Amino acid sequence: MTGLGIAVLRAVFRHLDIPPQLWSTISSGLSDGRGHQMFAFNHFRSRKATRGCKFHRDSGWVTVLRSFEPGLLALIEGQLGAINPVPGHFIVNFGSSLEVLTQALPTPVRANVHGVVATERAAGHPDRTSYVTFLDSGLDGTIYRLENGTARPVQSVADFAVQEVSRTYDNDIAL
Ligand SMILES: O=C(O)CCC(=O)C(=O)O
Ligand SMILES: [Fe+2]
Repeated sequence: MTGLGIAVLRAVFRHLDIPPQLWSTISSGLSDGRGHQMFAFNHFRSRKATRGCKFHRDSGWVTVLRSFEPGLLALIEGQLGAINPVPGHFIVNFGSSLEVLTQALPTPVRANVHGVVATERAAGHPDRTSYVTFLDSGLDGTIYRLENGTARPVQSVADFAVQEVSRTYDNDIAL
């Protein structure tokens, strides 16, 4: 999953004509297999009277998700739609680091807003689960924006991470 996500990131950089000598700097090493790589399991407890997962953007570069049943919703071109898994396929989300980096380019990449609905279960049926690889910059890295062919530092990854968590959990109106 990590290799797939990094290959997707490199393909996006190539597609946007970002000079390869900038890739490692702008992604804080992730394009070369470094950065912050996190594998996580999600367990959506059907007995909890809450939505499965708040609407959010993943904060890094690329997320590779494996889910097995419906429940994921995403905002695509202003419309909320179901992203149902296709057997044998991963789901790929672009994150906020990619959105900030490409904001000033002719073809900006949007980080998609997504969330998971509450799931109800008949007695004895297992809860919804998914697993995911998050590919981010390390907390000691820098978030950049590309402007006129130059990588301009915007803020530290540590500050950016706090801001993105707050956007989801303290201020989801700002999503
Ligand atoms: O389980 C899912 O379908 C999505 C999970 C998700 O968005 C996440 O882990 O960031
Ligand atoms: Fe997510």
